Amino acid sequence: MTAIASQFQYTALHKPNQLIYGQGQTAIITGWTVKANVQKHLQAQDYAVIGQLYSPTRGLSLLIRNLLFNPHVRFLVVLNATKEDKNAGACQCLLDFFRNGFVEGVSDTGRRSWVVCSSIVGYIDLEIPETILHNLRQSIEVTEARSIAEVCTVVKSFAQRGIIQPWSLPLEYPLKEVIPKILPGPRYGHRIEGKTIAETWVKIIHRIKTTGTIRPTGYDGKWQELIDLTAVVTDEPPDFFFPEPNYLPIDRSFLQEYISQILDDAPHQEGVKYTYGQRLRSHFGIDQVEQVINRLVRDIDSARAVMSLWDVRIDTNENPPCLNHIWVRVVNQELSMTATFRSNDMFSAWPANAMGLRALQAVIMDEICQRSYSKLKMGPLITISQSAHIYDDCWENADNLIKSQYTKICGARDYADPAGSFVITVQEDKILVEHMTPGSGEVVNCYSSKSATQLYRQIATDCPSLQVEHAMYLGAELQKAEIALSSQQKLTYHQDQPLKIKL
Ligand SMILES: O=c1ccn([C@H]2C[C@H](O)[C@@H](COP(=O)(O)O)O2)c(=O)[nH]1
Repeated sequence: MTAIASQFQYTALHKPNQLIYGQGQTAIITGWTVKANVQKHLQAQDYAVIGQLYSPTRGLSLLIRNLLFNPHVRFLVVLNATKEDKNAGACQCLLDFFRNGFVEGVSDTGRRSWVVCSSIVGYIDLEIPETILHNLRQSIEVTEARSIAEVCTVVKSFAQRGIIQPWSLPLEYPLKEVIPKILPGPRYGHRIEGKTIAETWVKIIHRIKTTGTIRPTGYDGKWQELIDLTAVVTDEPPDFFFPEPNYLPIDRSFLQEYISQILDDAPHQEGVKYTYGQRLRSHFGIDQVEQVINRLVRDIDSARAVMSLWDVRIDTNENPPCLNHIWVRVVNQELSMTATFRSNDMFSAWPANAMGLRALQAVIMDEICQRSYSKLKMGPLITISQSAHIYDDCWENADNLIKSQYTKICGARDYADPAGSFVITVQEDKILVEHMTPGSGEVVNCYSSKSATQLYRQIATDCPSLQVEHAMYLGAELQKAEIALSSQQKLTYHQDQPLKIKL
C-alpha cells in the first residue's frame, strides 16, 4: 500500500518553503502548533502536506488555492489546540468553511470576496468560482483534532483506507498583485511619536508603506521594511484606547488573552512556542519582572533594570523570540519602558505587542509604588523595531488604513514642539528671532540677520530635531519677514498674520 500511496506529490503554488511534504492524501493544518512537532510522529507516506495557518483573513485563501491545485488531497486534519489558535480563529474559520460554506460579501480591504459562514471573519478570493469551492468542500473529509496524538491517530486511519482517486484535475486561478509606489527616505533609524498606540500605529504604517524598502521575507513573499524604527507612545490610557469604529487589528477580548501571554508564566507544552511570559518569569530560572521591580525599589535611579528574552544557548532554533530586550527607567518620577524587537510585523503584531508591553509597564510601576511607597506616573512606552515590516498580504489593508485614518490623525495634531518655539519680529534693519523653551517660554537663544536663508540655516544647524512642520512654518515666516524688511517700510510683518501694506 505504501508503494502505491507514494505516487502523490504535493505541489504548492503559494508558500512552498513553509510546508512539509509527504506522499499521502491527507493535508494537516497545525495552526499555531509547530508543524515539525507533528511531522516527527508520522511517516511521509501518511500525509500529503503539513502546514500552519495563522490568519483567516489572509492565509485561508492561499491554503484553499493550494488545495485546489492538489486534488489528490481527500482528507484534511485541522489541529485546533492552543490558546493562540482560539485567539486567531484561523483553524475555526477553515473548519467552518467546510462545515457551513460561504457567501458573497466584501472583505476588510473593500474587495468583493467569498466570506466564510463563521463567527470568525475569513475571506476567499472571488476569482475562485463558487461551484469549484463547493466541489472542494464535498470532496474532502475534514476532521478537527485537539492534540498531536489525536492528529496522528486520525491521519493513520485515513492512510489505511487505501488510494482514493483525485476529485479533479489540478485547478489554478489568477491572483491579483498590488505593487506599491515608494517615496525616497532615510534607510536606517526612524522616529515616530503618538499619544496612543492606535495613533502611533497609523503613523508607523504610513511611514513604512510610503518609504519602506521591498525585500524578500524568508517566508515565500515580500515585505516592505524600515530598519530600526523607534516608536514613542506618550499617553496610552490605563484601560487602553480602542478607536470607534475600531480600526486596530485586535479587540479587547483578544487583548485580554494576549496580555496574559506577556505577564504570566506558562508551562512548556510540546509543539507550542514559548510565550514572552515564560521567558520573563521562568525560562532562565529567574523571575526577571520581580528582579527589575526589586532593583528599582532598591535604587530608583538604576539604569540596570533590564530583562532579556534571547537565550543564546537555544535561539538558533526554529522559533527565536522577536522581543529580545526590555529596559525600564525612572526619571522625574516617571517610569518609561523601552522594548527592542529584532523583527516586528508592524501591521498584524505591533498593536498587540505594544499593548501587552504597556500592561507589563503598569504592573511594574504599581508594584514599585506599593513596595517603596513612592508616587510614580506612567512615562512613555518606547518600542525599537529593528526590522519593522509589513507583509505583502497586508499591503492593501495598510493602504486602506492610511486612506481612512492618516490625514485625520495628522489633522488632530497639536503644535507643541519639544524643541521649543520661535518669536520672529522685524526691527529697523534686521529680522530678530528669539528661541524659547516650551511651556515656560524662557529665551534660550537669539538670532538676527537681514536674510531669511541665513537665519533658517543657523536655526536648522542649532536645532536639528525641530519637527518637520514647525521647520517649514519657520521657513515661510522668515521669508515673509525678509519681504517686509526689504520693502522699504511699505509692508509690515506680524508673526502668523498676512503681510500688511502700510497706510
Ligand atoms: O511578538 C511577535 C512575534 C512575532 N512577530 C513577527 C515578526 C516576524 O514577522 C515574524 C517572526 O519571524 P522570524 O524572524 O522569527 O522568522 O513574526 C512580531 O512582530 N511580534
